[in-house]
Amino acid sequence: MIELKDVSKTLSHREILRHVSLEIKDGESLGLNGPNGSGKTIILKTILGFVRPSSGEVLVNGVPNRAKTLFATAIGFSLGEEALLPNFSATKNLELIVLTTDHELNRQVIREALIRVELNPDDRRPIKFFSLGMKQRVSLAAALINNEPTMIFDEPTNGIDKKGQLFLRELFSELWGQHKTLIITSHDETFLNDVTDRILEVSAGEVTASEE
Ligand SMILES: Nc1ncnc2c1ncn2[C@@H]1O[C@H](COP(=O)(O)OP(=O)(O)OP(=O)(O)O)[C@@H](O)[C@H]1O
Repeated sequence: MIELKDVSKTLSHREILRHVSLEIKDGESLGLNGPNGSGKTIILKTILGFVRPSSGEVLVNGVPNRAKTLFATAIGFSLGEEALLPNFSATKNLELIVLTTDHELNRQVIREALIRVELNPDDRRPIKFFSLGMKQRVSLAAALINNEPTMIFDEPTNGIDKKGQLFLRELFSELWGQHKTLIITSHDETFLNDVTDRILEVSAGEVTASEE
């Protein structure tokens, strides 16, 4: 269970999260919908512990964020190509992510994650030579590698073509069937409707229930 209790965040003298309270139950798939700059990514980074709230509290399985570790190590996350290193291969990027967690580095697990997102695990090129969609797939693999019970996906449809969208729907349906707790942001409400149990609207740093 993930809980945000009255979380606000001020950056550069601007309040970018305003009194956000929400609960995500185990096995639930939650969608966050909202326009550019509304605060979706900051909410994800706050849950992960990469961003520290200015006020309020984040609890992951009852434990306040940053109580023991700097960030939540037991959450798989896909934050898009910006969270990847362009001069390293897909394999190296995933290896570096595993090194930040409590998991042993297992090269077979990394190969399997790359195969699962339909990338060639023997491709040694730096990912700066990959297409946007291929980099997005590396980012998706990053969320999957340690098979954590909770996984976070920021704009997973970015740069993904029609065939890839079908693949994404299948992937999320499979993860939902495995009772993973999923948090997925997107501008695409139809996509979120298809892959999540519940959608919340993010607008100017505030979170409200989606209108049915
Ligand atoms: N490091 C930072 N310093 C100052 N402001 C920031 C910083 N990071 C993000 N912001 C601001 O916080 C607000 C929310 O950004 P966020 O990335 O969460 O939006 P988003 O809803 O994910 O947008 P998008 O759909 O474009 O990805 C934006 O106005 C952004 O400019």
